[in-house]
Parts: sequence; structure tokens; C-alpha cells
Amino acid sequence: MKKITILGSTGSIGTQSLEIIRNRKEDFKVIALTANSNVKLLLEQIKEFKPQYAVVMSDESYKILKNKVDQNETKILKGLEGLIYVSSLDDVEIVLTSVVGMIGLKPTIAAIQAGKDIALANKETLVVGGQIISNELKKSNSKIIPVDSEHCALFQCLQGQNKKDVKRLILTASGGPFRGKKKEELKTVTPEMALRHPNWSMGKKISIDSATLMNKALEVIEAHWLFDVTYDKIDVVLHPQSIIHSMVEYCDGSILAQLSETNMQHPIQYALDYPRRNIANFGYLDLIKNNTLTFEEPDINTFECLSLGFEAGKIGGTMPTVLNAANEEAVNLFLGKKISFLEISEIVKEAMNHHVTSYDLTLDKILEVELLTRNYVNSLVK
Ligand SMILES: NC(=O)C1=CN([C@@H]2O[C@H](COP(=O)(O)OP(=O)(O)OC[C@H]3O[C@@H](n4cnc5c(N)ncnc54)[C@H](OP(=O)(O)O)[C@@H]3O)[C@@H](O)[C@H]2O)C=CC1
Ligand SMILES: CC(=O)[C@@H](O)[C@H](O)COP(=O)(O)O
Ligand SMILES: [Mn+2]
Repeated sequence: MKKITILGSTGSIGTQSLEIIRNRKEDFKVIALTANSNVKLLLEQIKEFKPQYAVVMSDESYKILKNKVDQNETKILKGLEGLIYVSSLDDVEIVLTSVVGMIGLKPTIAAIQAGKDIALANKETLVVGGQIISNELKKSNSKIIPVDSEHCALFQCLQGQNKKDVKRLILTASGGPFRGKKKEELKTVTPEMALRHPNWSMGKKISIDSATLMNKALEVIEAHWLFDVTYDKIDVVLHPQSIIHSMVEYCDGSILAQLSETNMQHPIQYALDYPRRNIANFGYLDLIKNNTLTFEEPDINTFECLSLGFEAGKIGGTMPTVLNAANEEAVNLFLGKKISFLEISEIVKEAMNHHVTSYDLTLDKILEVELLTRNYVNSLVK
């Protein structure tokens, strides 16, 4: 039985992982669950899964939860300290990082330092802290198993192969809800339109990132750190059906691909069971119904975030932190209807132009750059 902490259990990935665990209670024991402020859902999850710990972020949520939960059964903790604590508990074997944003950075580092395996959905953490996390992994027994569908696919396509034979990683991108549109048509698109992903049902932040192609930009940097591959060997191809989750091309011209339904329970279960596989209680791919697989070149003139991601990754140092923090702020501003869709990429570009990259990559430096970037973005829109 694997003992698991789920960071962000009330979100899209968190609830889908609990759906798997609900049907396989003999295989997993939930040690800790965490949420930001969705106390109602967290309370239901506590009642069902009876974790030893639950964490919320705000004082208000903490007070509500403490009054409603028997502390002898589930201890309630608060804030980042709480996330770090439940990520490094002796009892825990694997931490599923499914919080959104770079708040996942410190808990992930703490989990690696404590020797836990990481089922990693939270890509922002690797984008900003890739170098630090790689260094920590070298000193620890822990391993990262990717949950992000593309990286889970790449991970599977790389199994049993010789890394020196890899010609390139090919990340597939759906193109999002605005695939094929030009800038003129994107001037007035609303958050509601941008949230309507053609293939996946996901949290708000990643849905907007898919619409701008920033999701793919973050995934390029994520792939660089996960698989230790240089940026000239990472390509992105549009694949509107999202059936092939990504591919690896080898030096002999063979391309290995991983296909499955557009259901995140596939990569989540793969990561939780690794190195074993289990039956898919949630469905198998019907190849006849999905008999058209197409590919296109991404439109980097319209969706500039993709190029900004490659640029930030190649510059390295603190630049990916700027890309990510500026994007997190810009997405919130767009969701709050304070800026337009096209301003997301303009703001990220402006923040990157403004930044002087530092290669002194400590955790404190990353957090300092994050704060400066968030403040700079907000000063731009006042
Ligand atoms: N959804 C998907 O299909 C995929 C997601 N990912 C990645 O997985 C991560 C999670 O995505 P997704 O599940 O869609 O996101 P959601 O927004 O659906 O869920 C986010 C989770 O994190 C919690 N949370 C939000 N903000 C904070 C905070 N400041 N501190 C602590 N906890 C917080 C939320 O709590 P609350 O409910 O209380 O707000 C919730 O539990 C992201 O990094 C995303 O890029 C990767 C591939 C696919
Ligand atoms: C399910 C998943 O992993 C998402 O990251 C998804 O790939 C987003 O789709 P896009 O290809 O549109 O970014
Ligand atoms: Mn993905």
C-alpha cells in the first residue's frame, strides 16, 4: 500500500487522483490532503479518506476547518509551513504535487530532501526551480514521475532506450480554443471563451495557458529539466486531437509515441503506480473512433508566448522565473477582466525585457525575483 500526500486535492488533478484512489483503497493510503480555500470540498474529502493531516492556506479557512474536524482523527495545519510539513512526513512515500503555481516550489524541495518520490503535475515549480531541484535530486533517493500528460508520454517513450540516441523530443499541443485565429480576431476574446478548451477539462490557470500557448512554453522548460535535453532538441507540433500525448524521435528515424484517451487519469495512475501498470478503470482508446490524427506548425507570430518560453529557457538563470511569475500575474489580471487576452504575452515580454538575468540561483534569489516581477507587472497595469 502506497502512502500518499496530495497537494491541491480539491483541484482538477487532485480530484481525479482521488477518483482513482477511491476505486483502489487497498493500494493507497491518503496521509495528507491540502487546499487553498475550498473548505467545503476538503471537508468532504477528509470525511471520505480520513487523512492524518489536512492543510489550508488562509486563517479564515483554518478556523472553519478546525471547528468542523475531529483533531484526533485529522490534524488541521495552515499555510506554506503546513504544505512543507505534510510533504516531508516520515510516513509518506509519494507526494502528488497538484497545486497550481510556484507555491509548490518549497514543498517539492522539502519532499525531495526527505527522500519522497514526486508525482509532478505542478509544472511551474520545475520551470522556476529546475536547477535547484536537479541538484537536490542528485543528493537524494527520490525520483520525479511526471503527471503532465506530455511528459508522462515522453517518460514512457524513453523507457529502455539509450539517451544518446535521442534526436529530439516532440511535444504535442492541441492549439487551444483559438487555434487558427490571428491577432486581430483575438483582440476582444473573453476569459469565458479562453477557458473553453477543446479537449481537456482543467483548472482555470492552465486553461488560459493553453489558450496563449504559454502552457506549451512552460512544458518545454519542464521537459528540459525532467529529461536533461537541450532546447535545440525540443520541438512543439500542433496536434488538435490530443490523442498522441508526445513523441520521441531517435537517431535512426524511428518515432515512439504514447497514445491514450484525453483523460488525465491515465498519466496520474501511471505516476502513482510506477514502475508497475494497472488496469484502466477509466477507459481505453477506441482507435476506429479516433482514426484521424493530424499535425500542424504552431503559429508563433500570433501565439508569442511559445517563443518567449524557448527564449527564457535558453537564457536560463532567473529568466524562467520572470516568465512564470509575469504570466501568473497576467493570467489573474485577464481572469479578473483587468487586461485583454493579447496583453498577457505583451506583459510577459515586457517583464522579460526589463529583467537583468542573474545566474546566482538560490531559492531566496528566485523568490526575490518572483516578488519583483509580480510588483513590476502590477505597476504596468495601474
Ligand atoms: N488540470 C489538468 O488537467 C492538468 C494540470 N496540470 C498542472 O497541475 C497543476 C494543478 O492544475 P489544476 O488541477 O488544473 O488546478 P486547479 O486550479 O484545478 O487546482 C489547484 C489546486 O491547488 C490549490 N491551490 C490553489 N492556489 C493555491 C495556493 N496559493 N496555495 C496552496 N494551494 C493552492 C487549489 O485549492 P482550492 O480548490 O481551495 O482553490 C486546488 O486544490 C498546475 O500546475 C497545472 O499546470 C498539468 C497537466 C494537466
Ligand atoms: C492535459 C495536459 O497535460 C495539459 O497540459 C494539456 O496538454 C493542455 O493542452 P494544450 O496542448 O492545449 O496545452
Ligand atoms: Mn500538459
